[in-house]
Amino acid sequence: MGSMFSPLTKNIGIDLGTSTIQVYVEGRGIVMSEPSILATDERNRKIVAVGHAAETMLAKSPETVKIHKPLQNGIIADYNVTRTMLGYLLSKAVRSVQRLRIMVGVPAAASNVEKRAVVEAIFQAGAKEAYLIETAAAAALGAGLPVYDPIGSMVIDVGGGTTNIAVLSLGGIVISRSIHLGSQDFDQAIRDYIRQEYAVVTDDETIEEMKIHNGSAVLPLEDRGYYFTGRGIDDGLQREVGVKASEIYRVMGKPLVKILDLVQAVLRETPPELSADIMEHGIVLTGGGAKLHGMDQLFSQELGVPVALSPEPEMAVALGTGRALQDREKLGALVEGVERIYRRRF
Ligand SMILES: Nc1ncnc2c1ncn2[C@@H]1O[C@H](COP(=O)(O)OP(=O)(O)OP(=O)(O)O)[C@@H](O)[C@H]1O
Repeated sequence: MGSMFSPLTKNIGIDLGTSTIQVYVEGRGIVMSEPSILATDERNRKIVAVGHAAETMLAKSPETVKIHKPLQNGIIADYNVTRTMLGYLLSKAVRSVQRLRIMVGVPAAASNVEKRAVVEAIFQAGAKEAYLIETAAAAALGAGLPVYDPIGSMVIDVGGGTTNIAVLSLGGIVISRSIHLGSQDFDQAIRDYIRQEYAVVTDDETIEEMKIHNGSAVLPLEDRGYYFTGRGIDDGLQREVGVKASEIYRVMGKPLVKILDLVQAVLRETPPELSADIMEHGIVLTGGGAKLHGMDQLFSQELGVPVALSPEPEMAVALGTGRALQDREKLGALVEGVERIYRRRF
């Protein structure tokens, strides 16, 4: 029997996200969800913290500590840091010495060089078999869409740094697109706005909280304020500022329109018989960014198609990579052009 049936082989699915790394282990589910952050001591280049522990150092790290965010827009921006971070997280997630078979999601727009960097990082982190799948396809599998059926299914995965969109049918990708734009761009839009409008700056955690608690893709019914203490850009003094939900709603418009434009382009390119299925069954939203209040409502209004947020949307990609590993023979046979799944065995 080949390695495929070896009981010592562990199937692992990874969402190597710009904001979060999630690890799925077959039989155990998602065992890890950690911020994609690593902290090093600049004096000796040693790792001092990874994931949540490194995140807590963001605001108050001493000068000797350097914070690394090695993933940008869903791809590897710093190979060495990514490899180290992956190796560390995997050793925490899978303690016993086993043969690792790993599947990772990558954006549709990733170049071959970028894909190779991911594959190499997986091998360096300890994998014996490595597979890649487009992020949106993984999201569709993870969200439980009927991707093997002879009907069209559409998914929009809004992550931290990328949005991945795909139409799938008969176990294959019919159309897929990705854009370097995600929930971190909502943060940036808020950051720019309070700087321009209120002449203050504040930390990333406050911006994130403002987005989560007061952000909305549709005009909020209740125009409540979000109050925080910022630092004046002219005088450096602390100042209390209140930002209304309606202001944040207006700020979110620009990045949301860009995502909507891409979704509309994908729908225009979709063969009519599959569009009819999508019109009937709707579009599923996944990814942490899709949790922005009212995003499903906005997309549904603008596209004229039912849109639903998947349960636990931020877990869909990791779950889907795990499912894709289990189904990989089926996917290999059904996905047209096996080039969409890259594999390499040792
Ligand atoms: N309620 C919310 N509203 C808006 N954004 C949210 C909400 N909750 C979480 N997010 C955002 O979701 C993002 C993380 O989502 P996810 O884990 O799907 O992204 P990722 O996989 O790390 O990124 P990418 O797919 O771009 O590589 C973060 O930017 C976070 O701020």
